[in-house]
Amino acid sequence: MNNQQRISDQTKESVQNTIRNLQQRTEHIEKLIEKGNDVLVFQIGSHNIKYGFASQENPNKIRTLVAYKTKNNESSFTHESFRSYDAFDKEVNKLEQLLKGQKKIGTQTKGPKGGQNSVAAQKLKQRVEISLKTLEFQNKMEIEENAENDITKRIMLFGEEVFMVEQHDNFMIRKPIKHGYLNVGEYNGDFHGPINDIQNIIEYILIKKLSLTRKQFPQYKIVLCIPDVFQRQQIKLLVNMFLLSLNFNAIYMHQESILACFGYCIGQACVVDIGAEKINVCCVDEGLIIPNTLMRKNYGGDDIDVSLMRMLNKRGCIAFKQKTNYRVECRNYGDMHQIEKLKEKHASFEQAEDLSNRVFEMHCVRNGIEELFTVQYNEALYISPTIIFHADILNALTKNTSNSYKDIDFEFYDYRSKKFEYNEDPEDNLEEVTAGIVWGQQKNLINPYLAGAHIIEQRKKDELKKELLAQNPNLNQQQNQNPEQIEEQKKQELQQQQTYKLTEDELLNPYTMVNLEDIISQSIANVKDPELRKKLANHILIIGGTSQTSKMVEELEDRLIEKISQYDYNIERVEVIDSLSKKEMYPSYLSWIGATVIPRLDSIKDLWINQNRWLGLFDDIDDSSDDEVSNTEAMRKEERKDKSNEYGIKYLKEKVPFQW
Ligand SMILES: Nc1ncnc2c1ncn2[C@@H]1O[C@H](COP(=O)(O)OP(=O)(O)OP(=O)(O)O)[C@@H](O)[C@H]1O
Repeated sequence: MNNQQRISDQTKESVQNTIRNLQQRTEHIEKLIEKGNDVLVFQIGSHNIKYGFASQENPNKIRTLVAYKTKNNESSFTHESFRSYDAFDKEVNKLEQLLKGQKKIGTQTKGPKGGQNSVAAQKLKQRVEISLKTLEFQNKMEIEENAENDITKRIMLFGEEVFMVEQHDNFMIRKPIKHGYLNVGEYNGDFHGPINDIQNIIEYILIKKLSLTRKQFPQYKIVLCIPDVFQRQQIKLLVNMFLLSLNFNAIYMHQESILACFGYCIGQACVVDIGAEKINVCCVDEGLIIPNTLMRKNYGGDDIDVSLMRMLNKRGCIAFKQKTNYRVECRNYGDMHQIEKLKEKHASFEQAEDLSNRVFEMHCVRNGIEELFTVQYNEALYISPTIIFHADILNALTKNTSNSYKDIDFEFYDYRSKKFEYNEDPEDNLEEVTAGIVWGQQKNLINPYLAGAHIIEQRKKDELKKELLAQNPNLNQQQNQNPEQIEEQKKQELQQQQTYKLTEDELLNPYTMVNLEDIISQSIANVKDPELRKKLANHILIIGGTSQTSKMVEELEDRLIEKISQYDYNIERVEVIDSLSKKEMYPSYLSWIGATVIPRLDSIKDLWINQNRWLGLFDDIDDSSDDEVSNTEAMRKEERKDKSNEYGIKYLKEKVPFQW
């Protein structure tokens, strides 16, 4: 064989190998994609539910709202009713002065004399129909031809349809999630109300949007993205909803921040989630949240909308075409939907060009009729997003007081409250947390990943100690505590507290907002390893819808560079990851996308929570046997007790990949 022949043979062989390899890989990829076909992924947020098959590239979305036809005009739902803006306006004024001083606002050419409705103004105006007509207005002809098309005849409405009946006396709109938790406070303390509403929305998604039949549900598994901070009882209710009420085959759950890291394929990151009603920051290291780094605030994009609306109203930028007595109001979901769309399209951290002659045309519903209103471009579109870096403005909204809501128990949305405790659920952890246990041995009362969790724990222990001592004064002597251990514990706590630049209230109160750059800096500063801190500062992964605000990456980076050295002077570099420009991945979808990876991982195949196990339906407990002796109720109970590790909450605890 000559040399040329040999080279040619070698090349041929190499090409064949490559093709074989590629074929194998394609089959592998196809198999992987197939693996997602029988799995549905859900992320249930305060603003929207993201859903779809795990084989999809991106999720579909639907608003987390449902409208019900009511009888006798009942409207049992406590919805935001009024709000005083005095303190808010003052804070906004201060910010405007500051921005003017920095020449960031007030430089645009002023509008023509005579206000926006003058002839000169009308000539100058450049009307922009920004296709905000997203409401599903009904075709009257269609209704006349077929009365069944009339949505006001329906019992339940979903998605944007709900805006159509908002003014209708016989409908009420419910919002089952608030700040990422079940909205139990606004449902008068009833857990089942919001769960029932979520189930209705999910059934609508499954049947109408994903074209599944009820009979098909048991063929599917669910991956559920859950918030980093959660109430165990609520998660249990959601598992029950999917596995018992909806009859799905199995479920896997994981936290949003961890899943976002899977989605972006990154091992270590400081994950900054800015959603609609919550800001959640934590540091993640190889699939786990680093203890003492999780910070959570009950603020988000919805507060930017309220602020934008207030600023626009106050500046006289909103005008109704027909009825001058109409106003855009924050208690109308439909109105806020329009303001929100305006924000998404035109709010930015950068004032790029002079847009003062722009007029946006938008629509809302009044008494079932579509009304046109216009919004004149204003610097409010630049000022409103910056409020996440000017916490005083958000705090002036006094959200957890009767300023905006009446008679609501805010403990349902405050992780410091008893509702979030380990032993809140009587069925959970009966052995670990028993009534007989005293303060020194109590553990995991509160999520240990929360920054400052030990402060809350200590306070709770002190309270418990006082209570127990009041009941039994001899208890102090019975305590067999090691003084050295106590000393060591105190030392550690002191050390920990020294890393906090924020006050206890700023650190722990979810309704006390702190500038976003401080929240992030504090979270990173709480990581013990200095090298890891540096790395995390260079891997700041922003997720959640509000992080999609135009120029967010640049703005956050600038602010962090200024701030972070006050928390850790060794950190010299900061990088905020721009997932959209680097990997064409929308920040608000990252957690959902991460969840679609789950069914493709062999390593998690034993971690599904199966329906029969969750419900305690064992094949080997033969309930159908005719043998009366072996099948007595008492024996069956005994048999179940033996197996108590294998079903229900104990079984779930073994399966979940995070601290329960
Ligand atoms: N391009 C954009 N610019 C600015 N804000 C945006 C953009 N896209 C979405 N948002 C805002 O993001 C918010 C929705 O974010 P996301 O989908 O993360 O909410 P969620 O998960 O339902 O809420 P939460 O995390 O509070 O439970 C809304 O306030 C929406 O207006």
